[in-house]
Amino acid sequence: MKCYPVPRENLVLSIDNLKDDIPEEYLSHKECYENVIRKGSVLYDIFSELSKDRKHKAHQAPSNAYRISDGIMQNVNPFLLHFALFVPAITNQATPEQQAEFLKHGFGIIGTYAQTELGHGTFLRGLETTATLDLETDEFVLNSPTLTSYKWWPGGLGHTANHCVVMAQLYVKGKCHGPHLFFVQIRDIETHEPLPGLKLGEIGAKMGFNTADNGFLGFHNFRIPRNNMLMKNSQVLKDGTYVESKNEKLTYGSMVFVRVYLLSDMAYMLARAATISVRYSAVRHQSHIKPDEPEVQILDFVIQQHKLFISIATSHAFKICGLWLWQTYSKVMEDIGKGSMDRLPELHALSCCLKTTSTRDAGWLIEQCRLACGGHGYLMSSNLPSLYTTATAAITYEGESTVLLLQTARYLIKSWKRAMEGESLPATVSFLSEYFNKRYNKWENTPKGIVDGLKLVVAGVTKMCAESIQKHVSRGQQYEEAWNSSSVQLIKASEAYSRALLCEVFWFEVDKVSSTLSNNLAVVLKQLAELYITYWALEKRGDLLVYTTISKDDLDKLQERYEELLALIRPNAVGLVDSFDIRDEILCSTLGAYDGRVYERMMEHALKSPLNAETVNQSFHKYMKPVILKHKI
Ligand SMILES: CC/C=C\C/C=C\C/C=C\C/C=C\C/C=C\C/C=C\C=C\C(=O)SCCNC(=O)CCNC(=O)[C@H](O)C(C)(C)COP(=O)(O)OP(=O)(O)OC[C@H]1O[C@@H](n2cnc3c(N)ncnc32)[C@H](O)[C@@H]1OP(=O)(O)O
Ligand SMILES: Cc1cc2nc3c(=O)[nH]c(=O)nc-3n(C[C@H](O)[C@H](O)[C@H](O)COP(=O)(O)OP(=O)(O)OC[C@H]3O[C@@H](n4cnc5c(N)ncnc54)[C@H](O)[C@@H]3O)c2cc1C
Repeated sequence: MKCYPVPRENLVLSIDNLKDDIPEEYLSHKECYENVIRKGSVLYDIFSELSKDRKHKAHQAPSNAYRISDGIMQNVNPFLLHFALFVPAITNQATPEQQAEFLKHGFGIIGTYAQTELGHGTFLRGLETTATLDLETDEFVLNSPTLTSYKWWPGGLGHTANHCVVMAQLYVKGKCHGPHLFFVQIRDIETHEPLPGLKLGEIGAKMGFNTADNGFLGFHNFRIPRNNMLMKNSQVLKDGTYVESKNEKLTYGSMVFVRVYLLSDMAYMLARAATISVRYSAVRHQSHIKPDEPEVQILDFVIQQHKLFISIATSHAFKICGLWLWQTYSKVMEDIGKGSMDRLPELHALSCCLKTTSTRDAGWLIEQCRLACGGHGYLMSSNLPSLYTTATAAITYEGESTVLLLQTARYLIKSWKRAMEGESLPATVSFLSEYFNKRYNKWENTPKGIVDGLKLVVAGVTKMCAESIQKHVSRGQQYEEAWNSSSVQLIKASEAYSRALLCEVFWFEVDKVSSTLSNNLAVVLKQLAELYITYWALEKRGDLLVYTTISKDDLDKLQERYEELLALIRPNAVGLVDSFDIRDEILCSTLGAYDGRVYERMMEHALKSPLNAETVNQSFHKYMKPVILKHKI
């Protein structure tokens, strides 16, 4: 990701207009939205001013924009899709001329990415919105032929965006050419009124993400110029000639970008949850360890360390793997720019399983951090509930987790078949060939030994899937049916692959740079990486016993080493979360503030509740009192 001049956090945080007088949880649905538009517009203005003094295209957010935005908004930014998908879709899928045209207003337009429909989110080839070429007028006519074809979920679509990139089935001369992307203005720039032929609105309250302004959009004979189809990969000429893409899946490139990005995003989500829960665990004193000594910091309970230190380690794992995956993405995009698609399937498979594992892990680990804070973790003022609902949305959006794991499984099975035929494989799956040729080692209780063992599990489960599919086919099922019958095991293969990748990349990237770090930093980072790998070896002990030569004695030694690592990390735990360097104004937590004044902050926040503005609420006199007096004996 290119580095641009970024707004210093303290510059942005010093803007009064970005502060909230009333905690968001006390605002109505509508007030919430209006409040984030107020703050989002200030940020949008800052990003726009910043972009003006930059030589490059004036429409990309600065690199730390997402981090600042997340903190300031204390919730999802309704302008997020403009930066996360709308602009990337145009820059990746439109011709240079189209980019100049569509983005000429820079920050003067606000866009979103409208792909999902009421009836379809996963199965893109089943999308129902149509874009039909009108040869006479040189236009596309967009229609939503059914209720289920209404666009449904796009962020900012309800009341914020005035443009969008729409995924629709392309029809030319009666022939359907599948899903393609179109640049569409949906509201008047001056009045913000929906353009004629459109039905627009928001989809209603959600479990979280309630400031994202997810909306719906229906088209009725809505016309756009032919040139509004994004034509970098495929084209429709004026005479109606359709020029197909070198790879029809290039249309899905924007989703790969966000999936790759989400690894780093989840690292940041987890860093916040770990900072809150570890700092709180250092402040909170509860119960005794030795009966004759004072109450201890709950962080001294080993089981509390077991609950929390994995989140510190996982945040670093996702950050490091996120950088590794970003480098892979950048290289593959560079290759595609030179005309080579060879590594696109590998990138797709990697981004699918790593996006899924990182979002799922962020979800349950943030929940674990919340639970580790007892009742106070359940307060909105702790910010752990909001972190949870925001993080877990990512398990679904940008590709539902099961579906993406099945995509990776598709790649593993194909790779297994290539290994059986003696073909060479990319480095990320070459262990399948080693397994097939029975070139694997005896178990070693070392980080490298564990990584090798986790790879053996992947190979063993992949082999089992291939054999299961073959068994169902031999019993008369079609391949697709046999695939469906084996899908429980296929998911397991992808999950195991993702975990092996995370452990391998985390350990070897840390090992690679450790010689360049101060001894103390190298020691602590290696402890975190070893904790992560040992944690997952113990979690996956069943698979390791089935597919490797690990023994009960090896497992006992791993358990002992794991507990040693908890004790080694304990003295650095608070320092490690402080090193995430997340300011109080961005952390937004009464439990996690740097000064540790937890109880004072909790009381200050409680008193902000509108209910505490008066000692007796009017409902007593209106409703309770008559009943009490009536039944008073
Ligand atoms: C203020 C903020 C400031 C700054 C912000 C700046 C940056 C922030 C950036 C990001 C922020 C992070 C997070 C927030 C961002 C967004 C969150 C909010 C919004 C969310 C948006 C969305 O959800 S958009 C919609 C997402 N939808 C999906 O992902 C749909 C999932 N479905 C699919 O992908 C496909 O339909 C399918 C793959 C599941 C099945 O398709 P199908 O056609 O049936 O494919 P198959 O037959 O199974 O396979 C065919 C072959 O195609 C290959 N394939 C499939 N997909 C891809 C792909 N994407 N790329 C490459 N190749 C692909 C597949 O492997 C098959 O190949 P074979 O060789 O095996 O045949
Ligand atoms: C907070 C949020 C923000 C979003 N923002 C946007 C946005 O900005 N733009 C946008 O276009 N979309 C957006 N989405 C939509 C999102 O991309 C879809 O919800 C997602 O792709 C899943 O599709 P679906 O909801 O139709 O679920 P389905 O695909 O209907 O999935 C339902 C169930 O069916 C299962 N299933 C489906 N297909 C298969 C299969 N082939 N094999 C096995 N099981 C299967 C799934 O695993 C799941 O359990 C957003 C969603 C959320 C929650």
